[in-house]
Amino acid sequence: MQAIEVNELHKRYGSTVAVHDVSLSVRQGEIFGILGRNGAGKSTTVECVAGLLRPTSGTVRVLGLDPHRDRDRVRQVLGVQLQSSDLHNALTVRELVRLYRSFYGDGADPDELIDRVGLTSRRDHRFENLSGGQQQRLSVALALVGNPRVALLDELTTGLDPQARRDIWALVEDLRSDGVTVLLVSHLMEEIERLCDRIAIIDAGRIIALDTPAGLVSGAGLGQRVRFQVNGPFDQAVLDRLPEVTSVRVEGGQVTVRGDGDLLQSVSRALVHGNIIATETRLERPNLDDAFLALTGRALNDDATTEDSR
Ligand SMILES: Nc1ncnc2c1ncn2[C@@H]1O[C@H](COP(=O)(O)OP(=O)(O)OP(=O)(O)O)[C@@H](O)[C@H]1O
Repeated sequence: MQAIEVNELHKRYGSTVAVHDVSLSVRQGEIFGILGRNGAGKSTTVECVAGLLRPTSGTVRVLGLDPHRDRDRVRQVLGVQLQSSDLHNALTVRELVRLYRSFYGDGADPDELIDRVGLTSRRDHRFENLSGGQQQRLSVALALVGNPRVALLDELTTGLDPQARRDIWALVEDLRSDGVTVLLVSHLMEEIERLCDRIAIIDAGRIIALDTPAGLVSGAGLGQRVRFQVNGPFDQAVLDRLPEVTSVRVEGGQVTVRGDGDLLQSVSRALVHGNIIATETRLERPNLDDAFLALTGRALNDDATTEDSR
């Protein structure tokens, strides 16, 4: 049985179609990422999985259960951390964690969990007096307080400083060791790349690619790049004829060669052969940022254009 099964999910808000026929399945114990720009449909998808929104059409199953029909059973196995948590301002961190703990038959020790998310010194502070980052950590703790088998984490490190972000990532890695399935929504490439076993890239409400991080990069067919500097005239025909080379660009003294296979070795040999002195030679392999750009036509954080197109 899959941990999460989404089949032809479609969600419309009036005339806006937020999610178009999204299908994905998340294996048990996997950390699965949904990556996309603002407004791509990530939160809508997750809120349908959580049972907080009703799909316009399509089906969702969490450990074989329907989030609406089997609401009570789903609540016992699912932990949800959403982008904007509306919590009771006057309650302290400890009171909130204890309150949420009381919703579950089984669960974490509240003080241990507070410690794990780094809020021990803020234990007796009211929610309204926490910083944005501390509220964020608390929302992660509340998602995990019932020791869920499946956790949905939406933009879990937004607003955190780099150290706090790394601490939360370590917490997610602990979840993996405990066999918890995680569906992680993010628009932070580093977060997704570090944590996820597989990723769905969602763009304008559709999944446009779904694979492991390495599979997405190789599937984008970007090849490799060798760059170097030359002083003086340079005959690019020396490189154009190599079977590994697909293109050569010369701009001033900077040469960029694209290709595949043993590109670096082949280029280096040809340069030596042609008595060409190259300096600052480096091989650049494409990363997930390059793959995202190639697949969607825009960089991940290119949000201005996304806002305009809504
Ligand atoms: N309640 C709503 N009513 C109308 N439109 C909505 C509503 N919620 C979301 N949308 C629209 O649906 C689309 C998808 O929104 P969604 O929040 O799922 O995107 P997202 O990828 O999670 O974005 P972000 O990273 O900004 O949270 C957007 O165009 C958004 O404006």
